[in-house]
Amino acid sequence: MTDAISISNAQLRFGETAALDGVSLAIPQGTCFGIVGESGSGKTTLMRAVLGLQKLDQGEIRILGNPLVHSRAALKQRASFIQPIFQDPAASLSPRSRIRTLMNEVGTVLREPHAAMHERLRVILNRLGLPPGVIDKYPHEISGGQARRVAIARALLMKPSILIADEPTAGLDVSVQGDLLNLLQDIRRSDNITLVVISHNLAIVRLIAENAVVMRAGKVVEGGEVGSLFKSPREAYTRELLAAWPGVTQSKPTG
Ligand SMILES: Nc1ncnc2c1ncn2[C@@H]1O[C@H](COP(=O)(O)OP(=O)(O)OP(=O)(O)O)[C@@H](O)[C@H]1O
Repeated sequence: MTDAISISNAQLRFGETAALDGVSLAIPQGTCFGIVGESGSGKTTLMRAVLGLQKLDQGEIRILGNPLVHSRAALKQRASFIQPIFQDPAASLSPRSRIRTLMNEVGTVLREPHAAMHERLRVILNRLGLPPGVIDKYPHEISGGQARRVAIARALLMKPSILIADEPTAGLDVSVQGDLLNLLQDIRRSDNITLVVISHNLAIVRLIAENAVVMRAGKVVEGGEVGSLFKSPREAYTRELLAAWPGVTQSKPTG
């Protein structure tokens, strides 16, 4: 089967900094893949490159077998099958618009009749444990955990086959981190979505991903199946990252 995402020798410099320094990896369809590394290792830059928001200096990215094209039309078309969940969802919501407006935009992009889109939204909100009335709120009227779920709801409304979540549990209480990861995992399995989780927290990736790579200074230093990768890491850097994160508890195992 064609890989969901394949990256070959991605290189990108910001002045003196090599943000991506020859990154190659392949993410099989329908799997959960982790990208871990300390702050500044290049994770977000890689995500932005995959979304087509950042051009590479060299190298190639393919999404579902197709080379990434940088045009407005291609960017718009890509949004229908690859969706990001950014680190700070509250910041990406317009403070002066109700959440309903944000969701309605999806209907416009998909050219979906209003009633059909709202029926799908009702099901998605229910699945995410959000009250239907949340769409009449402004972003400042909801909690951080709800903002994260609203961002996931919006992403799912686009019916993506690939979801890229950047630090999905950042800023959330430890008590809800496990629930959110379970939720993402359930959605991935039931909708057969490829889920890419980007985090500096190895405990999260260990909990949710099947395969992962470890990044440092723009390079992939280690990668493989998470069980063996984190049980017997080859690199001292990976061992340091592991030691820094004692673990996240999964409060309610599902599926
Ligand atoms: N727009 C930019 N201009 C200049 N330098 C940048 C830019 N974006 C990223 N960098 C640099 O590229 C390197 C990789 O940054 P990146 O944000 O991808 O790392 P990260 O692993 O996602 O970090 P974090 O976990 O803190 O988000 C860093 O040294 C960063 O300072």
